[in-house]
Parts: sequence; structure tokens; C-alpha cells
Amino acid sequence: MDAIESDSSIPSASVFSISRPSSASSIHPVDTPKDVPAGAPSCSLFEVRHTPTAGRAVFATQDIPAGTLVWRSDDLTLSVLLRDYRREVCGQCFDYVYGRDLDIRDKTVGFTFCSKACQEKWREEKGEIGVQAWTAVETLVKKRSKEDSEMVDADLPRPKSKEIKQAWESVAAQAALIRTAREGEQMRPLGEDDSVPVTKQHKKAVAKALQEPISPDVMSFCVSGIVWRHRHPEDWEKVLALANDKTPYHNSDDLRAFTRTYLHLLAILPLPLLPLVTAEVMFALSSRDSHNSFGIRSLEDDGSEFFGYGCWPAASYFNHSCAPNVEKNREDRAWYFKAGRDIEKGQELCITYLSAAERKLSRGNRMLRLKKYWGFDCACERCEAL
Ligand SMILES: C[S@@+](CC[C@H](N)C(=O)[O-])C[C@H]1O[C@@H](n2cnc3c(N)ncnc32)[C@H](O)[C@@H]1O
Repeated sequence: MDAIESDSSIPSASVFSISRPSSASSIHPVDTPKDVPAGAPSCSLFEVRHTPTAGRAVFATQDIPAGTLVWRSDDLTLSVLLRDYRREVCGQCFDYVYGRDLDIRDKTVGFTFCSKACQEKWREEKGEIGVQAWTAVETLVKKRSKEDSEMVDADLPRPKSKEIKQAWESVAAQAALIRTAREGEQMRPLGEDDSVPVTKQHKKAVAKALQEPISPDVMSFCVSGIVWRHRHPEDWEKVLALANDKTPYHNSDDLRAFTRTYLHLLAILPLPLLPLVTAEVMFALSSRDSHNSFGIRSLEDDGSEFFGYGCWPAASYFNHSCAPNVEKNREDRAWYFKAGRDIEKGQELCITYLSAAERKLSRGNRMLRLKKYWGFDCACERCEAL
């Protein structure tokens, strides 16, 4: 089987909005990391430091007046637009006009765009291999009805590391057969062909994988990450540097959706991407996405429509508080972080990981959500004050 990271855990697409500020003014002693992590935000207004209980966090290095723009993140890595919103939300800038279908439909790749410019930009960013990859996915998804429900029951238990490891090991032999079958497609000069001969067994492994139920949104998550990594190999360490969730799958069905998707992608993606289609890469994407992705929501109605999610590494260093001192707002593909009130030198800069609706919940319910989806006990000033 493909080896899994030694700390082993695999992926789960986060379908929950980000935001969860920690205590707005930290009373904890903090240490400035000796090495600033790759991809961490850097600015004269703040610095990233370690905290005793909340990992790394962002602290003001000077007084910051209310309204100051403290950070802008346009470092989007992978992103997922749920299939249900693909006709209404621009694949490039995430523009959305109250549910109206957008004009430019690119059927080969399964995205719509608000303008020709966005369509061109999208294709340019994905590159030729990326466009081929999305075309292959769209062809497979269209051929099949959506057999898998992607709505996961959040009350089922999250698979632990052992179950995750076993699940990935259980598909390793089939993955190896599919890889060999695909590598057999490669043309090599006579005399230099040392590839393993492709037999019926290899072909059967491909056919069997393609008969398995598909999970289109899980597939989008994986393809988005793999294509991004292919295009930006030098930025991979920015993703690896993010907080790591070792048990990122919502439940056993979610885990199985990822292992099946792994086999699907081995069977259909363009050959140059196959070296990146590994259990390690698939797991790394999920384990970093899980506690770091931001929800991509409508800009009106308090963000009531949830279109998908994406990972902006630099933005992921801000901790959560239920009484945040930094407001985050999305414009197209970038997040803007603005001081919501005057912030004193030394205070922690916090955003909220809760959606507008979740912010209105009682302390107990907010804490439950943060624990369940973000894995921590909130001790922010709003929660502590009660
Ligand atoms: C988006 S990351 C924030 C950066 C993270 N602290 C790091 O070291 O990379 C979210 C994770 O940070 C931690 N975190 C964020 N806010 C927190 C808080 N108020 N209290 C405790 N942990 C918090 C949790 O582990 C959470 O899953």
C-alpha cells in the first residue's frame, strides 16, 4: 500500500464555516516561534507566536485602531464548490446573484462563470493538465447518477487513527494494480520499456473501481488539491505547516468515500498527476483542511448560503473567539481582516469560526459546535464571562 504519514489520519472535507476566535486579549505567556511557519501571515502590525493551549496565534505588535485593515489573504490553495451550487456560483470569483444561473457554462469541466475573463483565468490557473483532470472528473460524474449521499450524519462517531489506517491499507493492493494498468498506457521508446506487463487482473481492478459509488464533492476536494499541488509544488509546505487534524473524517462513510475516490482518481486522472495521487497526499489534504478551511458563503443574508469551502493558509493562523476583535470578509477570492475595535499592543487578534447563525447560539451550544467541528474547548472572554 502507499504509506500513510506516520502520525496517520486521513481526509475529511470540512463543510462547516470557519471562525472561532480565541480570547481576544491573551493573558497567557507566549513564545515567538523561532522559525515562522511557511505560509504564516507576516506584517508590521502583528506577529505569530505559540500559545500554551491554543497552538499558534496572531498578536498585535503595536496598538491597532478600529477599522484598520490588518491582513488580506489571497493565497487560496484548494477549494470546493458544491455541485449543487455550480450553476449559480462563479467557479473563479465565487460571484453569486441570488440564485440566478450564470451565463457562461463550461460543460466539459462542470463549472459556470460570471464572465469570459473568469473562465479564462480559471483555465489558465488550472493549466492544461488541470483542465484535463477536471474534464475527466466531469465525464465520470455525468455518466453516473449521484449514488452517494454526501450529507454526513454528524452524530456518528469519527473514525480513530487505527480505523483510518486500516481503511487506507485495505485499498492499497487495488490501488497498486490500477497504477500499473495506467502506467501501461504510457508510450516508451522500444528497449526502454521496463514497465510491468498489464494483465487482465490490472484491467479488472480499474473496472471494479469505476463501478464503485462516486462522491462528486469529495472528488472535487481531492482533485482541487492535487491539481493545485501539481501547479504549485513550492507551496506544498505551506499546507503541511497548518494545524494537523489526525482524525479528519466525519464518520466511516466519509472515510470510505475518500478511499473510493482515491481509486477513482487513480483510474481517471491524466498520467502526469498519478505520482501525486497517493494515500499520503490524500490524507495530508484532509488533515490540513479539517481545522483550517474557511466556508465560502453568500455575501448577502448573513452568509446563509453555503457554497463550499477553501483553504487560505495565511488566514488560518488566526484563532477563534466568540467576541472577536477582527472581522473577516470575503471579496471574490480574497479575505480581508479588519480590526473590529481598537486593539492594544500584545493582544491576540481573533476572528470567529462561527457562522452568523451560530454566533447567536447559547454559550453551551457554541461550545458544543466548536468542540465537535474544531476540536477545542472555547475559553474566550465571551464564554468565560458567563
Ligand atoms: C485555523 S487553526 C488556528 C491556528 C492554530 N492555532 C495553529 O496553531 O495553526 C484552528 C485551530 O486552532 C486552535 N484554536 C483556535 N482558536 C482556539 C481557541 N480559542 N482556543 C483553543 N484552541 C483554538 C484549535 O486547535 C483549532 O482547531
